[in-house]
Amino acid sequence: MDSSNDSRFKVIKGDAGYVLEDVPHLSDYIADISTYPNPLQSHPAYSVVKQYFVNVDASVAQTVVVHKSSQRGIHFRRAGPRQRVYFKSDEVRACIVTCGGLCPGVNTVIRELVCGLYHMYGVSKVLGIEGGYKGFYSRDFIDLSPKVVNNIHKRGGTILGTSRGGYDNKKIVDSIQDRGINQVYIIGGDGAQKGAELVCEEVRRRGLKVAVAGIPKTIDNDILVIDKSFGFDTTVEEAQRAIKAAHVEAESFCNGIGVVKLIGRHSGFIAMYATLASRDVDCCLIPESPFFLEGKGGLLEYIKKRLKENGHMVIVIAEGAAVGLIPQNQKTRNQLEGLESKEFGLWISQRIKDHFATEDMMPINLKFIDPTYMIRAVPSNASDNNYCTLLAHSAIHGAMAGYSGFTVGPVNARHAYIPFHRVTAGRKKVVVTDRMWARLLSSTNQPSFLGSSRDVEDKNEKEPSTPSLDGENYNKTGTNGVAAVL
Ligand SMILES: Nc1ncnc2c1ncn2[C@@H]1O[C@H](COP(=O)(O)OP(=O)(O)O)[C@@H](O)[C@H]1O
Ligand SMILES: O=P(O)(O)OC[C@H]1O[C@](O)(COP(=O)(O)O)[C@@H](O)[C@@H]1O
Ligand SMILES: [Mg+2]
Repeated sequence: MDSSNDSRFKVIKGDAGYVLEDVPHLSDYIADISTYPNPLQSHPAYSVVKQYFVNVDASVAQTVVVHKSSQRGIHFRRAGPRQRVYFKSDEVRACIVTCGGLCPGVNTVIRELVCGLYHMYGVSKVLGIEGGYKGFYSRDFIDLSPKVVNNIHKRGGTILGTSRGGYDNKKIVDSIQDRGINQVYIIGGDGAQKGAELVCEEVRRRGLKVAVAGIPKTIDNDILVIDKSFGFDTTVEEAQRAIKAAHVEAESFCNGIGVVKLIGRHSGFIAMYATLASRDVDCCLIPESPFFLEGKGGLLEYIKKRLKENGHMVIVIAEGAAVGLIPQNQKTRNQLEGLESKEFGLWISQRIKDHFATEDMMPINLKFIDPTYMIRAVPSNASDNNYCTLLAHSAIHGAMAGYSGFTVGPVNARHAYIPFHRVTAGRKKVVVTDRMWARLLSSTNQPSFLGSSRDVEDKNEKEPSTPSLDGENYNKTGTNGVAAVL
């Protein structure tokens, strides 16, 4: 990494291999910028908390599993309130935009940003951008106050609306500049965070005093570096309802098969965690884990065996699981060509039906359930609500402290300010040579399909980054996702 010329890379090195991957700050390009005492010092609630302020030098280690001779490694600046802030409360004009797909908890983050700015820092000018990035230049902004957002966490979706596509950097920054906005909060996934980085660069090029903060959002939990994305717990919980329904249906009919398609175009975290939590699932297919249908050791053989043993079964299929399917004949190859990932669950269900009707000559009762949009539309649960509060507060503290160009999120359970480029460098993937996937295999009793873990490693080594959620074996460097099963 070259830190010399590129303003995005602020790398500070210390003793024993300590590396701080810092985030940009307004003072990097605005000379003699004024600072003020943090109003939280006299806040009736926060001022009673001892050591409420975060030491400016505090950082969070990316790797917490270390050995005697380990170097200290990569760190990120710890999130939280600073003694000095770079904005006076009445000077702040903040705005919030939501981008990308829906996810439980987006409204909660909006609420907590508005209320946090108001109640912690006395900021009353908060504007909502409607319909995603393009709302910056195609729509009027709306006023957001604690009263307006008071109940929105009880609703799914986003009160601001969202969109995929539609991004014009110049028009966005023109709009920010024309309206005198000086804090921008961007709630969105990898696409939105890439856009946020470009907004930040343009703001800096124009020398504007504007803090840009990203709040990472993806229902799939595939954002790099952070422990977990908000809404993931709610999603896994909600997915249980579909799995339960599939199980009830399957159990009630002779040779019943319940197939549940779960969200996850590129990563199988939702499918894996929902499967593990439910304990009713006999097979879970995800994009990261190769599998095949026909012949010895294939899915069809496993289904037959399971039906003979148990009379019914439940299969969970992540939306993107098609990339894991190794076609064994030209017919399958042809059928897969041009098939949208969204259609794969239905395709494989039909394939199973055809197989048992024409080849194994065994009557089956297959029910296909796709709860995607029902899951995405629910409000966040209690634990996600609390998580959303922490994310929003961390983002507010960072912007007030003058940091600009960061994504916020927990790294080993401590909230940190992470440079945009670190979270947009790739996608987090399930590591199928990790203990969590081994737990899944053991819980479902499904075949590992390729038999030897060596084959799986060979396939996975081609992936750019595959850290898992499993704390014991969590490689978040994004350089090599293959972690050994210890
Ligand atoms: N590389 C990029 N640079 C700038 N903007 C982007 C980039 N990728 C996506 N965006 C914008 O970010 C917004 C959300 O992107 P999308 O990929 O749909 O969702 P998500 O943010 O959840 O990944 C869209 O307005 C899109 O135009
Ligand atoms: O139907 P849409 O809006 O394209 O969204 C579907 C996709 O969005 C996702 O939920 C992920 O979107 P985000 O990363 O924006 O949350 C995928 O898993 C899913 O395939
Ligand atoms: Mg995306």
